[in-house]
Amino acid sequence: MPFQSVRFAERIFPFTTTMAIEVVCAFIFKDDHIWMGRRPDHKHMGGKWEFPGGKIDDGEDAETALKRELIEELGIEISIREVVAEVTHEYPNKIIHLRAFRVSSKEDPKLIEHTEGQWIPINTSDYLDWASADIDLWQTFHRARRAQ
Ligand SMILES: Nc1nc2c([nH]c(=O)n2[C@@H]2O[C@H](COP(=O)(O)OP(=O)(O)OP(=O)(O)O)[C@@H](O)[C@H]2O)c(=O)[nH]1
Repeated sequence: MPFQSVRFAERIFPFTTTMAIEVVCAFIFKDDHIWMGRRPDHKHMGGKWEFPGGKIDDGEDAETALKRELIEELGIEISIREVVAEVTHEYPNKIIHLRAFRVSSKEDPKLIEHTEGQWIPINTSDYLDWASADIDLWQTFHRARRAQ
């Protein structure tokens, strides 16, 4: 099914479509730490910690979507490096395909949409209150690092 039709199906049948929603997020590193934000309460996974990013809009590519989301959410311009991990994760009402890019920025993230932000140690395994897809993503990222 073409990508645009997938997004159409998602709007018409939000709870029944089994197509994965394409989501991109950023791993922003600083001194062996990585930035995470707490999602607003009213959104899916409200109050959970996530990597900043969002859905790819119709007609966008992944990099354009990620740059747009980080300006909207953190008020920063980024340079995008490589994909560092990706997972397909099934929530009770949706399936997402979540792709993480290593990014860099000269600016510090600002709290525009997130209710809190923190730099977490890169080796953390303390997943309290993380969105569950992010736990998968983080473990996938670390498995790949160990295999290098
Ligand atoms: N941005 C982001 N979304 C994530 C992560 N982990 C995760 O499960 N998600 C889920 O991916 C979906 C898309 O994220 P989003 O709500 O931030 O996307 P968006 O800004 O485009 O949404 P909106 O246009 O509905 O406001 C949500 O269901 C969210 O719960 C993550 O680390 N970052």
